Amino acid sequence: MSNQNSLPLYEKCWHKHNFKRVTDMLILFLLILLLCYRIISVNDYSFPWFIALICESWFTFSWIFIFTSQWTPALVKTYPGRLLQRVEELPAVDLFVTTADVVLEPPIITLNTVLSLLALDYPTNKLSCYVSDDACSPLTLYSLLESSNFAKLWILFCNKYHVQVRAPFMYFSNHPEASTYKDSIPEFRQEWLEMKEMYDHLSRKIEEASHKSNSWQLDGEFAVFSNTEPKNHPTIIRVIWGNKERLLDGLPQLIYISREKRSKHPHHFKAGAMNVLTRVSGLMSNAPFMLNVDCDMFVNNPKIVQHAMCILLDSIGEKEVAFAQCPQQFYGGLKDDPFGNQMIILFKYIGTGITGLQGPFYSGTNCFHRRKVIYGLSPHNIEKGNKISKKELKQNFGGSEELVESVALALEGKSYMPDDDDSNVSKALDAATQVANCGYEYATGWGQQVGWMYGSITEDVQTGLTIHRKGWRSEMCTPNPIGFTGCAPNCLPNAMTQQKRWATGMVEIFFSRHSPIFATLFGKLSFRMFLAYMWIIDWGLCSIFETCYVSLLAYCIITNSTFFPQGLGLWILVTLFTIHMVYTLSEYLATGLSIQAWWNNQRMSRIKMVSAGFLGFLSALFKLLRLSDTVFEITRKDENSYGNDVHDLNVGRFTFNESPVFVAGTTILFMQLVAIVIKVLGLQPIKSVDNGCGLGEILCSVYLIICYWPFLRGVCERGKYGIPLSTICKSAIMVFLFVYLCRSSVVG
Ligand SMILES: O=c1ccn([C@@H]2O[C@H](COP(=O)(O)OP(=O)(O)O[C@H]3O[C@H](CO)[C@@H](O)[C@H](O)[C@H]3O)[C@@H](O)[C@H]2O)c(=O)[nH]1
Ligand SMILES: [Mn+2]
Repeated sequence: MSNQNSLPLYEKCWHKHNFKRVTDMLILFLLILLLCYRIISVNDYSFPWFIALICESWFTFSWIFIFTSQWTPALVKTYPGRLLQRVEELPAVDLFVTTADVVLEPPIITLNTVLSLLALDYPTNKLSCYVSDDACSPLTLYSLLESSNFAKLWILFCNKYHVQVRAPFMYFSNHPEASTYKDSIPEFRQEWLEMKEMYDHLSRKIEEASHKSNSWQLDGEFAVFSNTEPKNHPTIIRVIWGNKERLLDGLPQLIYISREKRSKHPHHFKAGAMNVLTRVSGLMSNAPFMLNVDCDMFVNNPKIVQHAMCILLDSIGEKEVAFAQCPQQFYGGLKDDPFGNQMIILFKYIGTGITGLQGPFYSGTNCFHRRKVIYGLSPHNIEKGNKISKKELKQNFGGSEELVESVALALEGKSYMPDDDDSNVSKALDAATQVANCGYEYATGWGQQVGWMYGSITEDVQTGLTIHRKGWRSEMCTPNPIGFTGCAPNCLPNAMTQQKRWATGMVEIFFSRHSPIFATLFGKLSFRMFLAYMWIIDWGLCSIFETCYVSLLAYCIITNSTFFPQGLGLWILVTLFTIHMVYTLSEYLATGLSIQAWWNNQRMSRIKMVSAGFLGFLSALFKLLRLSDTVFEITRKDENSYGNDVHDLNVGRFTFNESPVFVAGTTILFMQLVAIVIKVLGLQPIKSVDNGCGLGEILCSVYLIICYWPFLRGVCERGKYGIPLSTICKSAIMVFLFVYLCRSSVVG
């Protein structure tokens, strides 16, 4: 038995992949060879040559970021069986759900996520669920209130039949025949039908309510919503079900929060919402662990909390691991990933790669955090056991006495329980309202020293980085089945918006005081973890180099000059390109994905970089120059993306809108087309034969046109499949200017 107790609760298994390493090194070698060749063999240090050198040097860095992040892959294995033997009582966990827009994030989606959390296979008296509504919508509160009868029965049903996917919309999208209980328990079918009927009724009610949301009678429970606007309203907190007695067979607590918003106050988007959730939950349940999910990320493995606890309660994990991150996976993905956003390969290789380093990035959702780490504690503090003075706590955590008290307890690892008589409940609500008000954070450490960090719209990566910087590790939690699934954007404009936001956020981080460079130099971010962070930040940075490189291509063809090396040098490039293509293809095939999926991802990574990535970079730049501010544009979630019609030939076709990302994309396409036309018609200025634009430039340009083929189709189409005329005009003007500048640079 004592033996049992010394076994670890989780293990990391390392795996070798020598072939991959050899290829990685070969590519690196070729890249360096190319750089050397460029430096040695050239006899005219022209402007294009210089730009190309800079871009190619950056691509070499990018490659170093990629392959070092994947060099030592590992997988984590958790043993929940051992956990239940080891601990007498499972710890409490606070569950956070964020939503911010009733149109882009329909309440029925949020409700399904909430229901899946409430039905977790974990002692219900240890769970409290907090829903943050940045849209301040009575509809969200309405759907939570309406669901309470259903929720009770749903939890019982899930436990009785060991349901795996506990989001009703997903569960009921299968037939009862899919269940293993269909024959063994006679009443199963009947109960299944009853539950489905109840769920359908509930979702119809919510649907109807959302249609008449403009003519709502805001009375009774909803009176607080009268005269509110999403960005101008007081704090609204509703305890939908308390579980004061903390009964084992009761429902988990469920609390609705809409933090105060005023037009003059910055709200810090999701990070701001998370900080309010942290504070309010600190006053109401103060659980030592917090799980946060986006409104569309429902539970896919009901035992996921046990798995995460294996990591966080393990004797070593307890001292070293700050958070357990479950990967993001998506349901109802389109066939062959037309928009390159299912990120399967990425999670497989980078996911396991960083598991072998200091640990996964915090990716904003599906993550179990330690409350005291969010409160700013470092491993060093824990070792020394030093107490923080009340004054210091007040400085960081703000003026609420109750909150400071609860923080002090959380830091010591004790729970905070307000007494349970009714006067105290209303006092706790007052205190909670105070900490959710928008002035509360003024002159405190929230968003700077404690809580979710402000300053970047990818608050997740930034917050994780500050945690790693303190010397904490993190772990990936990947049980089978996977912990959560959610929706990925299922049309091009949404995928682009998301990509652009990420690029902006990454650039913001790079140029801030939270930059991974400082974190390695002055903090405890390991060097290889620094390279891994650079890999993700490169989503934003590399776009500027790629955009330069593709513009340079067109420039050289138009002006009949060259920037590719000739002879042997060109062969280095061709070999590099071929090896890289075969290498990435083999990764897709080894994962069981199709060649089409590989090509779609190749194509999309070219398109995304020079359109969404480039614009994301620009908006971060404008923010740095204080010309404008960055905004968190929410990704649209669509419940119906599940089970999309496989026979519809238009599924996965590119759709366009007026967004500037498409101006960037169309401009790149036009640039290459015009360059090729100029070449074919022989309109290039005459230059000495040995220095004219060569085959390399032409082939690359044609490759880009093939990547942008869907855009070319878009130019010829009208309606949602067509690129808007205004976009075409803007791009045409830009390309005209570009050609003019190119030609005048050689003539003049
Ligand atoms: O002002 C805001 C804006 C957003 N959200 C919530 O933030 C979540 C993420 O937004 P979404 O539009 O779904 O972003 P994704 O592109 O899917 O987000 C990924 O990237 C984000 C950072 O860019 C992370 O915050 C997310 O967790 C991560 O899933 C959603 O639940 C929103 O309701 C808020 O609560 N308040
Ligand atoms: Mn999302």
